[in-house]
Amino acid sequence: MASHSASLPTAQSSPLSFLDIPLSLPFSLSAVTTPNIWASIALIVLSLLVLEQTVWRTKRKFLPGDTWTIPVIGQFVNSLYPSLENYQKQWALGPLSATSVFNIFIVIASANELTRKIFNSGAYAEPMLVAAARPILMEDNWVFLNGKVHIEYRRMLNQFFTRKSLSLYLGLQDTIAREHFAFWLKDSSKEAQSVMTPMRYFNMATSLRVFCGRYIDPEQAKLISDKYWLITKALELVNFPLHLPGTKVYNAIQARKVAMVFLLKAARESKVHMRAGGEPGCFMDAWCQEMFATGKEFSEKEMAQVVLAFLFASQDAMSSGLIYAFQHLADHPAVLAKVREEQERIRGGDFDRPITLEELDACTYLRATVKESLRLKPPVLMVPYKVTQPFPISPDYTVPAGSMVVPSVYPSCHDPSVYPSPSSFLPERWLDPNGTAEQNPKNYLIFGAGAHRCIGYEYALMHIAMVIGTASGLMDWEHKKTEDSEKVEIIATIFPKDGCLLKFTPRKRS
Ligand code: HEM
Repeated sequence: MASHSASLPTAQSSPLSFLDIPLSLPFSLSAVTTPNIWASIALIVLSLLVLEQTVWRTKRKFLPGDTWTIPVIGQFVNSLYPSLENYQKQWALGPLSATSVFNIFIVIASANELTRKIFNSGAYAEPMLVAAARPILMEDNWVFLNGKVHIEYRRMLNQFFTRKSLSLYLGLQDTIAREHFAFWLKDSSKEAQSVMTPMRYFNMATSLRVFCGRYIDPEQAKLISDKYWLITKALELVNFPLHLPGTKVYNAIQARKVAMVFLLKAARESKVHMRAGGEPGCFMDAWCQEMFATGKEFSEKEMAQVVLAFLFASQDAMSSGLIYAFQHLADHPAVLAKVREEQERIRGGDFDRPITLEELDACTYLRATVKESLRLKPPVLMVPYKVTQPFPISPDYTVPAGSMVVPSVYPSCHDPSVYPSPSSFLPERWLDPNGTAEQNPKNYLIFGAGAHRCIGYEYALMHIAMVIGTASGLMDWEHKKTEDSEKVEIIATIFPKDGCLLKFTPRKRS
């Protein structure tokens, strides 16, 4: 996204001043009176360009943003290289500001109440995820439902995120975590290394075990994880509109096809296992059990698509959340010491068995640490919504139908009146029930809000807490800081620009 000057339209740049432009161009209106095809084409192009600027200025009205939009592509080039700094410049323009990419008119909200209003305005706007989501996830994926049918479908899925289900998943998560910790420790004699790829693989392996059980083996999980990177790379706010071979969206669609082969196989095997009276060992099994009990059957394709949507929504956000949790704890040894002390106490010093959900509930300091880590570096900075009908977002501005409207999570989570010293990592701010952080839950928009609020948020919080808590008991880790450690790279979600260089060693326990 571009940096923009905060200037409002002036007398010189009033909506009508573009009418002067044609007179200064190297051909005149008389050209169309002669049968000169090139002059006619030039005139048509010019008229379209003038129309484009008129539309831009009419839609933008008084919102801060570019005075003129770049013809045809708008801020496309900037959107290819998103940066937190440029987003911050955009948010600083005002509570609402405007930009455009490929003639998509975009209104960005930075104020908490406007951001919440968008999340809660199902009558006017619906999530777009990102522009490439539909071709990647397929049009008939449940995640694109809205209104009543969406609520109904979510209600059905919600029963697999209850405490009973979370307890089932916790044991699976623990097994995968220990396998991956052991793998990371094999490199303990080596220099600190970027954890981007290992953490993404760890996360994919966990998700696939939780959602698909043992129907997907570790090698298949590795293949899906590698292919999934092509999907991540296509998750830009706006993509090149044609999905031609070689484009990012085309590559992502090919990657999805590979993932779907394994997800379909898992759904098929889960149905067979549960029909034969097997015990549920993962999300798909729990779903099949419910299906057979209620007689409401879902196809294997539908089950695979739901898991695909879960992977799509979680892989980057969870990887970001985990990486920053490890980085923050390494950089704040006093916080890590408190996390460890609490873990030792609550687990009775026994790190060889999985933590239970009840024990995790009791880990007040660990949960505050996870919450603070996500606040400081919210994985999802913004969530694009599509305006379905004119949206009166403020008393004096209505976002036109067909526009994109973007609630911004980051400014709400860095509001200094709610989170004093917003750039500091202070888990303690969550320990005082009367403190501003706990008193303003409406600012904590890490998982969105409203009808489309993240369905996996409790699972996500539980997972990061379990991983960090268990890691703190079993391992030490050192963070090799570089000048890029605090800089943010945006690859769908946010990551440390240097990839977070960590060295894991076994923790000596008495
Ligand atoms: C730290 C990790 C995560 C973060 C920061 C995160 C964040 C978000 C955000 C911001 C939204 C948009 C909400 C809105 O429009 O109001 C969302 C939606 C969603 N998330 Fe997550 N998420 C995380 C993990 C997960 C996990 C583990 C799952 C797996 C189940 C998941 C599944 C979904 C789904 C399916 C949606 C769309 C829900 C709907 O449209 O009804 N997310 N998430």
